This record gives sequence, structure tokens and C-alpha cells, in this order.
Amino acid sequence: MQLQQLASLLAASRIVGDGTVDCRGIGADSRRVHQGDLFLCLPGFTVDGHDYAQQAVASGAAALVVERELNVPVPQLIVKDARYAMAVLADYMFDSPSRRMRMIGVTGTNGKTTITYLIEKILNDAGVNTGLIGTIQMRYGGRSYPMSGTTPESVELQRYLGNMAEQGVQCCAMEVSSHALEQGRVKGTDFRTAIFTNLTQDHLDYHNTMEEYRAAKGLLFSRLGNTFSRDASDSKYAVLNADDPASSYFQAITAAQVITYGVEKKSDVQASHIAVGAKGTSFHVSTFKGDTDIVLRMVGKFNVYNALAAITAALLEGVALADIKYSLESIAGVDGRVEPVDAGQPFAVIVDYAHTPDGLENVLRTVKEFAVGKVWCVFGCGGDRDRTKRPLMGKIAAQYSDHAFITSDNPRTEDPEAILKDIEQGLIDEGIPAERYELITDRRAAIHKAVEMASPDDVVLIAGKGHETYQLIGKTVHEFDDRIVAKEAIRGLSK
Ligand SMILES: CC(=O)N[C@H]1[C@@H](OP(=O)(O)OP(=O)(O)OC[C@H]2O[C@@H](n3ccc(=O)[nH]c3=O)[C@H](O)[C@@H]2O)O[C@H](CO)[C@@H](O)[C@@H]1O[C@H](C)C(=O)N[C@@H](C)C(=O)N[C@H](CCC(=O)O)C(=O)O
Ligand SMILES: Nc1ncnc2c1ncn2[C@@H]1O[C@H](COP(=O)(O)OP(=O)(O)OP(=O)(O)O)[C@@H](O)[C@H]1O
Ligand SMILES: N[C@H](CCC[C@H](N)C(=O)O)C(=O)O
Ligand SMILES: [Mg+2]
Repeated sequence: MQLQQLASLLAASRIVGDGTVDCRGIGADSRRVHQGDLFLCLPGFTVDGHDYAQQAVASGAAALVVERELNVPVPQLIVKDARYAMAVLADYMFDSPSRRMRMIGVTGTNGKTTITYLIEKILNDAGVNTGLIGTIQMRYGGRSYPMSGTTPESVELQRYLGNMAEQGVQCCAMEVSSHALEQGRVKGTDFRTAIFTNLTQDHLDYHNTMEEYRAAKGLLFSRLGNTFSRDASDSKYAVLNADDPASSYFQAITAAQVITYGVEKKSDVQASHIAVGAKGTSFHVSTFKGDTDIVLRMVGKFNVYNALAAITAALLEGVALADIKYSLESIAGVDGRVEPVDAGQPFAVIVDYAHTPDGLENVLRTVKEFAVGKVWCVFGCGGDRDRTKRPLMGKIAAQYSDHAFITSDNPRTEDPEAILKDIEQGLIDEGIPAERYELITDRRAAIHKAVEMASPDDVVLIAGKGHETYQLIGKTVHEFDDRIVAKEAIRGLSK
């Protein structure tokens, strides 16, 4: 593709050098440039991609997209906003893949991964060729691909969607993080349905205030459906949680048809008669396509909300309610989300991915509801992330468990002990007696101690890392899986 052809997509851009140069690929990481690529220099949060232009050229870049003219021996396309240009060019180079399939985007603080999994299962069972993109993995065509974050950068995203389209994927369910929305990673991605789960505190390190965080999530809805179609299959839908106060804001900023789901407030897809048990959750659901009873094998009232969001999306895809019920009832759960660990011990061990105050409160409330004995909670908070959530999570852990083991999550580049202290402050402020909790920096030691302390009928909840198979300390990735460590601790009991 000629550079001048790409330049025509970006008004107010300017070419320096030969515009007929052929660009075969596209990328923004100098460490992964291929011969003939167009390299985009992105001004980042940590470094400036313009500083890697020489390296990219040395690796074979045929041309550059830059925000300021550089002294390089290849043609340059000068643009105002390289990240925006990247989204436009990626969509073009991969032939607008999101318009060749039906896209379902899920945003919100908690529940995104779970909902995309539920949608994938329902649609697969209904014979739809599906794609999935999110925190745990990307999956399509019977294959799974590892992911390094939740929502990929636009070049990767469009490349992945292009591959999916080539393999006949008809519908892709993807998680859309607030970081992605704010950074324009999904700009140009044509969503048919956008789902909102909930808005509670997280990521204030990045978004500063809850208003900014909400505004970032709102971009998924404000960019949806500003024109109406005469063909119903082209309609856009905003699927909103009626019980979350942020939904009225999203409703106000979208031109898409709003479909609500909920439990407390009157909704288009409404659950009632909820019964939460140790092995599952049952509820009645009334929808715009009929009513039914559903028995989930997943525990927790929050999973009713996740199921309602998935039901709504599936109904909008034309799946019959009876088929949706069948699929939801057959799904055992999602990797690392309220996942039981069983190595024959006389007490329950649960691994969960709760890493926000609201997530932790929800899962602990659920556990407390069915625990016969004591609840032991092992948890920590990630480093280089929202610090203000730490004391809140500490307070919640103490409130809803009998004993809390405050330990490391992924400390990243922060001092692990300082993170533990930030969490402890929440317990001190709350006046929680010191015998109700302990600080154990080493996560393995904390899990072992919790398992050793548990008596028959107790529950040990290990929260924060769920499906993760690593622990990031400093810049080093260590192998670590809460489920394996818990099993190892349980086996150690009989020795
Ligand atoms: C804060 C944030 O989101 N940062 C993202 C951002 O990084 P950045 O702008 O700081 O990039 P940078 O490292 O300064 O580099 C600037 C440019 O130079 C390039 N570069 C850099 C080094 C080099 O040797 N050569 C080179 O070309 C980079 O490829 C990049 O194009 O752009 C990078 C490239 O696209 C992302 O990898 C990076 O995600 C970082 C790793 C991250 O941790 N993000 C998290 C917070 C995140 O996005 N999380 C959400 C999930 C949150 C949730 O669950 O709710 C997600 O969607 O994953
Ligand atoms: N609807 C919900 N409301 C509140 N908490 C939830 C909900 N669904 C799941 N959780 C809790 O949040 C944790 C993470 O769930 P899930 O992975 O589905 O969310 P996510 O939005 O994808 O998270 P991330 O932002 O890390 O991608 C779960 O382990 C559970 O404890
Ligand atoms: N998507 C979230 C995941 C947090 C998971 C937790 N284990 C941590 O590392 O903080 C984030 O990047 O903030
Ligand atoms: Mg997720």
C-alpha cells in the first residue's frame, strides 16, 4: 500500500519524501518491525516512540508516521496525533474487519471477562462461529492465544480481528477496558452491541477521579450508533445495568437503542427470586422474548448480573431464550473466578480474581453467605496501580472475613512491604484488632498459613490473581499459580 494512499485518509497530514513508497505492514514497536513496515512513532507515557525511529529504520521500516519531522532516510507522514492515525490506518490496512463481523464490546469495572465467556458459550452452542478477546486469552477457530493485557492496542486489535474475519468468525465478544477507550485502542471498531457491567472504584492512578473514569467508559456508548439504520440487523444496542447509577449517564450520551438489565430497578431483562447457594445460583428471568428459570453453576449474586448481561446480548443476536438457558446452565464457571480448589481437604478453598474493593466485597459476601465455619481471606493489591483502593480493600477484607492474610499481589516496581502497609492502614483506621489479621509479604507463605489454620467447614478465599500463572515482582516474572500453591499447601497438611 502506498504511503500517499494512506495519507489520503488523514486530512491535515503531510508527506516528507517519496509518497509512492510501499508499506507492507504496520507497527508501533521498534523491537517488532518487519522489512517494509510503516512504523508509527507514538509519544508514550514512559518513553517517546520517536526516539526509536532510527532503530525501526535499521530493522527495515519503509516509512514512518511521526508527529514531528525527524532526520531519517525514509519517507515520513507527519500527523497531528499518531495514536489516532494508528487506529485509522490499522482499520484500513486490515480491511475494516469489525465491519465484517458482529462486535460485542463489554466495559465496566468488574464482570467483563465473565460476560464475554458466557456470551461465547451461548453463541457457540447456537452454532455461531465466535471470537473472544480479553484478559485471559484470545480464542477463535478452536485455538487459544495468550494476551498481555485486556484490550490490545489498535494495530494488534485490527490484525487479530482481520485474522478472525478470514477464518469466518461471525461474532466477536471482547472486553473493552477504560485504558483502551481513553487511549483510542478501539477507535474505528464498529461495535453492534456495547455492554456496561458496573462502575466502582479502580484505576484512579490512571483516571484520577471517578468522573474521569466514568467518562472513559462512556466513550464506548457515545461512539455507538449516531445514525439509525433501516435494516434491523444493523441496529446498535447499549446494554446497561439498570441498578448502577452510571447507566443514566451512558443512556444520555448514546444514540443507540438502550436495553436494560437488572434486579432491583425495573428492566427489560429482569431477574427475580434469586437464591444463592454454595454450589450455584438460581433465579427467574423475564425478558422481551419470554420468561424462564435458570440454575447457574456459578455462585454469587453478581453472577446473576453477568448472566443477565449475557442473556440480553444473546437475545439481541437472535438466540432463543430456551437455548440460552441450556447454555448458561451447562457452563461450570470461568477460569480463576470463584474457582474451587479441591485436593480432598475437609474445608473449602476458593481462588478468585477480585482485585477491586467492590469485587472483594461481592465475593466475600457470597462466601460468607454459605460458609458454615470461619472465612479466611488471603489477598493483596497490585503495585503501580491505584493506591487509594488499598485501605478500602483492607477494611472490606476485615469486615467480611474472620481473619485476613494481607500479602503481595503483583508488586511490580513498588516496595511489597509498603503496599501491605497501605492496605493495613484501612484496618487500623477501622479499629480492627491486630489479632484479626496478619501481614505476610510472601504470597506462598500466606497461602500455606491460611490453609494450615483452616478447620473443617471453613472457607479459605484466595483473591486477586485468579487465572494468573505468574507473579510480577520488580520487572521479573515468576511462575506462580494460586491454585497450584493452594494444592501444594493442602497436600502438605497430611505430611
Ligand atoms: C498506561 C498504559 O496503558 N500504557 C500503555 C501504553 O504505554 P506507553 O504509552 O507508556 O508506551 P511506552 O512504553 O511509553 O512506549 C511508547 C511507544 O514506544 C514504543 N517503543 C518502546 C520501547 C522500544 O524499545 N521501542 C519502541 O518502539 C512502544 O511500542 C510505544 O509505541 O501503550 C503501550 C503500547 O500499546 C501499552 O503496552 C501500555 O500498557 C501498559 C503495559 C499497561 O500496563 N497497561 C495497563 C494499565 C492496561 O492497559 N490495562 C488494561 C486493563 C485494565 C482493566 O482491567 O480494567 C488493558 O486493557 O490491558
Ligand atoms: N458483575 C460483577 N460485579 C461485581 N463483581 C464482580 C462481577 N463479576 C465478577 N466480579 C468479581 O470481579 C472479579 C473479576 O471478574 P472478571 O474477571 O469477570 O472482571 P473483569 O471486568 O474482566 O476484570 P478486569 O478488569 O481485570 O479485566 C471476579 O473474580 C469476581 O470476584
Ligand atoms: N486489569 C487489572 C488486573 C489486576 C490484577 C491484579 N492481580 C494486579 O496485578 O493488580 C489491572 O491491570 O489493574
Ligand atoms: Mg477482564
